[in-house]
Amino acid sequence: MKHRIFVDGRHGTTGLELGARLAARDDVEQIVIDPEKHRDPAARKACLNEAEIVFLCLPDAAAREAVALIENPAVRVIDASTAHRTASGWIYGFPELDKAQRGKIRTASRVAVPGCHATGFNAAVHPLRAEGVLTADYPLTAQSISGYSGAGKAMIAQYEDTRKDDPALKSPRLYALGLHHKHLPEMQAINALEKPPLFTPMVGPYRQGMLVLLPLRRELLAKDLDAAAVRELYAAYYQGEPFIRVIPFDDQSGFDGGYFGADGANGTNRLDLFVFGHDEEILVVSRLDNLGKGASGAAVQCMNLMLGIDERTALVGAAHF
Ligand SMILES: NC(=O)C1=CN([C@@H]2O[C@H](COP(=O)(O)OP(=O)(O)OC[C@H]3O[C@@H](n4cnc5c(N)ncnc54)[C@H](OP(=O)(O)O)[C@@H]3O)[C@@H](O)[C@H]2O)C=CC1
Ligand SMILES: CC(=O)N[C@@H](CCC(=O)OP(=O)(O)O)C(=O)O
Repeated sequence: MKHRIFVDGRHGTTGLELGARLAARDDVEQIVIDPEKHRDPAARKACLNEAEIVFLCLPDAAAREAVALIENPAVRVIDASTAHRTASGWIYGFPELDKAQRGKIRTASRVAVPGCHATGFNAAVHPLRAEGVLTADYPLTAQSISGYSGAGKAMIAQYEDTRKDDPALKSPRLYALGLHHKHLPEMQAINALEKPPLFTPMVGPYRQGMLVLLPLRRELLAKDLDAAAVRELYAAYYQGEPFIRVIPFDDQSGFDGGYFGADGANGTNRLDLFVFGHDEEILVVSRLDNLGKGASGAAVQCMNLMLGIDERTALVGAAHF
C-alpha cells in the first residue's frame, strides 16, 4: 500500500522542491487539493485529515492554522516553517544532531525541520558543545549568505522578474539588522546556549545555495584545540553520516584561485563542513543547498526515517543553478 501524503503549500518554493523529490518515487501517493481552494481552510482540513504524513510548506501563521485543523490522531506532521522549531511536543528534524535524534524522528508524530541558516550553524556548533569545546556562554558570532530562493516565491519574482534589472539587487544585501533573525531561538535552544549568537545574514544575487560562517578564537575555547584538531573532532562526530561531509583541513583544492562559492552542494541533501585557520584563529564554514538540506531535502529525509525506510531514498532535488 502506498503512503498517503499531503503537501500544504505545494505550489510554493519549498513545496515544489518537495514535489520534485516525491515525484520520483512509487511508494507514495499525493493527496491533491483543488488548486482553486488551496487556501480554503475547509478544503485543507479534509486533505490534512486523510493523510498519513502531512508536509507544511507554508508561512508560520498558516502552518499553525494547519496543525489546529488536524483532528485525526494518526496524522503525522513535518513542518518546514519556523512555527514549531522550539515548541514543546515537536521533534527537531536534524537527524545528525546526536546519536539519539534519528530514533526520536522515527517515532515522532510532529517534526519541525530546521531553518536553513540554523542547519549550517547547528552542524558547526553542536559537536563543539557536545564535546565540551564551547561553553554555554561562549560569545558566538555567525554570518551567512543565502541565494534569494531562501525567501520564497515573492523574492524569487523580484530577482527574476519585477526587479531583475534593478542595480540595487546586483550585490549581496545584509538584512535582519535588528539582530533578531527568526532562526535565533532555535540556534540558542538546540545548542543550549546562554544567549543567542550575534548572527548576520545576507541574501546574494543568485538563486540557490548558502554558506554559514562560524569564526572562533582558540583562546576562548574550553579545550585547547587548533583548527586542524577541530576538523578532526567533526570528522569523528559525523563519521558514517551519509549527508555530512567533513572536508580535509584547509583543503582548497576545489577552489577557484582561492575563491569559494556557495553553490557547491546544490541539488543535493549534503552539508559540507570546512575548517580553516591557524594556531590562534579558526573558521568553520557550512555549505548547503538552502532548498535541499536546508528545507525540502531535510523534510524528505525525516519522512524516510518516519516511514522506516532508507533515509537516502529520493533525495536528489531539482537544482536551479
Ligand atoms: N525557501 C527556503 O529556502 C526555505 C523556506 N522555509 C520555510 O518553508 C515555508 C515555505 O516557504 P517557501 O516555500 O519559501 O514560501 P513561498 O512563499 O514560496 O510559498 C508559500 C506557499 O504557501 C501558500 N500559502 C500561504 N498562505 C497560505 C494559507 N493560508 N493556506 C494555504 N496555503 C498558503 C502560498 O500560496 P500562494 O501560491 O497562493 O501564494 C505558497 O504556495 C516557510 O515557512 C519558510 O520560511 C524553510 C527553509 C528554507
Ligand atoms: C534569504 C532569506 O530571506 N532566507 C530566509 C530563511 C529561509 C528559511 O530557512 O526559512 P524558515 O526559517 O522560515 O524556514 C530568512 O532569512 O528569513
